[in-house]
Amino acid sequence: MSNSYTKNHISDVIRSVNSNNLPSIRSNTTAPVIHSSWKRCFNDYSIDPSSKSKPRIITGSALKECQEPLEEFLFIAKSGMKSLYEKIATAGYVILLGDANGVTIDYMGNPDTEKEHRDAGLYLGSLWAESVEGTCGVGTCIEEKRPITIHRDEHFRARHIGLSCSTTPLFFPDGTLLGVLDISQLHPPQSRDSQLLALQMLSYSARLIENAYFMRLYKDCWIVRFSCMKAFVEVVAESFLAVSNEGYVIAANQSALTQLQGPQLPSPIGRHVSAVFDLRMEELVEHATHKTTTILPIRFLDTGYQYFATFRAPEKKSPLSPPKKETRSKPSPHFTLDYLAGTDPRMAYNVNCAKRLMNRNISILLIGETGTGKEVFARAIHEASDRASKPFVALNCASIPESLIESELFGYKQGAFTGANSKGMRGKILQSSGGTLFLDEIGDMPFNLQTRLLRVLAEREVQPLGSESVIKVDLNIICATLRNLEELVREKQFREDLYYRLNGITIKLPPLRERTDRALVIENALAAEAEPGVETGLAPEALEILAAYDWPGNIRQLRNALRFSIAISEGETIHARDLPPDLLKAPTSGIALPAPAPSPEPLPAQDPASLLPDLPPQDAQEREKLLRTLKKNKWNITDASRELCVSRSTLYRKMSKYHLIPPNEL
Ligand SMILES: Nc1ncnc2c1ncn2[C@@H]1O[C@H](COP(=O)(O)OP(=O)(O)OP(=O)(O)O)[C@@H](O)[C@H]1O
Repeated sequence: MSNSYTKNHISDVIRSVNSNNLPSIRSNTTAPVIHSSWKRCFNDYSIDPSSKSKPRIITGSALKECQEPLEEFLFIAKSGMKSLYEKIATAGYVILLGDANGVTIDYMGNPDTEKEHRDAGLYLGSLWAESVEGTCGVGTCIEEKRPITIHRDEHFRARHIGLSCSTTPLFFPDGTLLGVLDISQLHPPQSRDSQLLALQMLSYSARLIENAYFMRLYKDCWIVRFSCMKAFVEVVAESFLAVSNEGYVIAANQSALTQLQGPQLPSPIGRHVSAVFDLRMEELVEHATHKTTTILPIRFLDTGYQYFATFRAPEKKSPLSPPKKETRSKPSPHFTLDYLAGTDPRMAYNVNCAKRLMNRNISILLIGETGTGKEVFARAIHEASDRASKPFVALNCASIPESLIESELFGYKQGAFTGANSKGMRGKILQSSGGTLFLDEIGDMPFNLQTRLLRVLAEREVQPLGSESVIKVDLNIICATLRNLEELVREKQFREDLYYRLNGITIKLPPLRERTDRALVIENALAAEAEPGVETGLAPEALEILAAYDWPGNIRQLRNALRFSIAISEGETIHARDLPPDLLKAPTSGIALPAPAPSPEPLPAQDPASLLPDLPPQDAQEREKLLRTLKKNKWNITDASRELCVSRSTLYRKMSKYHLIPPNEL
């Protein structure tokens, strides 16, 4: 690159950033994106556009740590990369697969030009975060979360203006960023248009990889593949639903969500497949099991649109019960890591991380909202680890008085203080020796005890209160917290050195409302709450309400709600009317709602309207309209909600608010 070209680029960047003018030579559509990125690089990341430093390549062991949790995905992505490479290799492209932080976790390129590519940073282990390399394909795609081409002098750093990089994001089925797929050219043509076709091919390959990964993640489920074009369904059906043995949709890829979800259309996730399409579960099973080649026309019930579908059976027999119309309870679960993963991609990632790190002497910090299952996750890690035959000991630092934490944790010698047990006590640390110590709410650990704990961790010995001698301990700690430990460190309430000691890896458990496998978690929680030997099931409408609810108290609140519903339901099936009333109203805050006590009162047999206080005119009108529509549609909730243009769960909420109860349920 000539000196004057480089100099012009640097002054162009600085002028554009300072004057707030869009870069002049770029296409109209990309100019604002490039301009925002340049401003971030200059103002937020303080990157010097003239710096000559080479892109950073991380060490082999750091790379391994980035690759390990995504091993399965890497395996799937490899074949997609290979087939793309065959099409573009002659044009001198290399392919980079980046993780969500911009680390290149896989690479494909011509071995003859490897050295040149490596120098340019187009290589395994290179770090292309925007905050490090400035505007670039990978980094800016991660920021923008959409396909992008960064061509030549659209790069921020002058060092990269010889490159052309086209990049597209890859998403988990729940829409969170999984990584990016990039193709880069070291000596691209001048024209930006030369990259248009490459970007199209790249996006197509990315969708294939995402879909193959979807099939892998949900290999234990029934799959419905559908397309609006009959001729395409077997070849390139892009839309997939994963369906549980009970017939509930537990995941959908982005293309399926685009077809089936909208402002007036509820998400298909959590609904019974027969409430989404005119398709009975028995039919799905029949076609999938007997591998019939028939392409079945199916109608999307919410809009009446016709699609064409093929089906796939689970790869291996799922541990769940055979298909039936309602969810049925199973024996009480044992919370193993695989069980807790369910079929949620983020949980699968968490479990994968935990399995890889559990026997490596690395402290694990679990974070997540209340009731997301941090303690059961910690116990499952222990049970899967080499320490399983030794004790798992838990201490909740928030639930016992500060004055007792010290003796509980470190133990005491007999007669150490007034009121102490006369025989003394081995503290939790010693009790857990060889096994696992789970410290819940670690953020509540008093500051002076943090120092003592740090010493035990460093010296691997403990001195009980009142004792002069020390005892060796084989300590392995898993901590959990709801609080923001980094903030506590900044406020000097938590020791920074202890924070780094305990936080070898952070695992974040997703809240229930964000899990893509809500229907399965609900089903499992029901199994855990149901009386042994009693076949308790959920009616589809009840499951739909449970799946749509916000769950501020997460799985704990869910279990409380199910316990309540089991207690008041009359038969073995829980209906919408059996659910706690709070669930039928939108939750008000992020605070856990305790389940209300079971009501001994049976539901009213008289006209429910008579139980309502006088309604304000607007509400009275709304009630009237709902009642009219419900009656007109013979109390069919799907039809009525369609006519009213609201989701089924909204209609249920409103019915509860106005005490509108179907005649057969009075
Ligand atoms: N996957 C699951 N299926 C069924 N029940 C579960 C599941 N995960 C957790 N639970 C149950 O949910 C409740 C809350 O779990 P747990 O105590 O582990 O959550 P937590 O995140 O540690 O809560 P807190 O932050 O309030 O201490 C427990 O009763 C647990 O048995």
